[in-house]
Amino acid sequence: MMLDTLTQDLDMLKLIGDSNTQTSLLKVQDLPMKGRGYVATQDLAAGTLIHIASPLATVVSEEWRPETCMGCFAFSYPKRMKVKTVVDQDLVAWWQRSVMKKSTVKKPFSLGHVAFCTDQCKQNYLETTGDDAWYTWLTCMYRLEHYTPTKTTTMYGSDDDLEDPTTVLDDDKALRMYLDKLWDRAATTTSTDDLDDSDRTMCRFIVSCLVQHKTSGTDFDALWDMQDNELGHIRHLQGSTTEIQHAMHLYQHIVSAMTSPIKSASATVPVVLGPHDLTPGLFRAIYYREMANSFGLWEQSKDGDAVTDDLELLGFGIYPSAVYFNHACEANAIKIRHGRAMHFYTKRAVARGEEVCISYGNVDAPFQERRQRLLDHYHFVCACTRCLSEL
Ligand SMILES: C[S@@+](CC[C@H](N)C(=O)[O-])C[C@H]1O[C@@H](n2cnc3c(N)ncnc32)[C@H](O)[C@@H]1O
Repeated sequence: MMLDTLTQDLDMLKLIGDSNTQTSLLKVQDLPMKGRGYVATQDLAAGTLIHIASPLATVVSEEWRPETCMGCFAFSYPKRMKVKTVVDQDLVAWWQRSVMKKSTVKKPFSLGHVAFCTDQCKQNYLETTGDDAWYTWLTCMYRLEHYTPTKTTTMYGSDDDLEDPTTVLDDDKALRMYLDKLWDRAATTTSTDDLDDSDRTMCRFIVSCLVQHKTSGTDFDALWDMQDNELGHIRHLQGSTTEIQHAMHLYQHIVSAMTSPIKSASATVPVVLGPHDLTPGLFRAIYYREMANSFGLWEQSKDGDAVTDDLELLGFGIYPSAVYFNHACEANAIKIRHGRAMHFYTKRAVARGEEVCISYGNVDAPFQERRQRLLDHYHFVCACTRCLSEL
């Protein structure tokens, strides 16, 4: 595939400037049947680097934590990552300074699989986060890992206790009111069901977003501009109460893990995200925006190009400035991960005013199959040029 060399990338980077600002090569526009999307502001040659996006938050999948660098998403399977994050005196000093004067750690301990490929990569990562966000995040991760549900009450007596949402499915306002009412109950109930690996990954992701919200509010503001997929998701599942309960369960787990007393053999862990940082509204905003807006972070192939079946999904992330790339089954742009940044290139020449799209996954399948996959995974009916021509 024809792509720019690294030197050209760096030149273009200078041209683009801050990765989170809208580039002059693209602008956001309202598009028929698709909501907002990027269009080219000038003629673009094939292979042009058109956008670089950095994440608001990322997460490493539960199953690949030992082998994935949380800074650059390098993957070392079957070897483990070299630089383990150890809870050390710096974190304890921060606890003493900012939250709990009498904090102690009896002996240093490794924080699960929070690991980096090199000291330099860790250093680079810390420079982008800053001490407050890093220590808040570490404390939260420790809490998530060491929290064991002890209460035996369940959220609802049975599924039947949930009202039937199907009568309000077609009405935005009524459905939202119904969900608000339901979620008010989530704030006062407890669940003890087990979480699976993907639930744990999601909990860590949501907590990472909450930490961003608490420690760098302005970066987080970009999330509010993203498409909220809550109603679309509930409708697609025809008002499944199981799905709603599952989301509430994750919410409850996070609240309990963040606020319960946690005392291990090594340390007493302070509360750094309080109840006001963990409202159902904030949880829903993140949880239902992650859907259809996040990017998978895949293991990279040797040639750094397309994602193939033998590559692992190492995690995912929200890249606010990149959410305006709509999908096309014959995309004119492609995304390539460089460390934790996403670079977007044109695949062919794009004319000024033309929409710039990427493909959300594999588009080799025939029309009906492609359409169903997009509906199931992203809850939209594809209105790209290729699909419209195959209708
Ligand atoms: C990542 S967002 C893209 C930005 C979004 N259009 C917006 O206004 O915020 C993905 C959503 O855009 C819409 N979308 C993207 N590609 C589309 C397509 N080919 N046809 C119809 N809708 C599309 C769908 O609503 C999808 O859930």
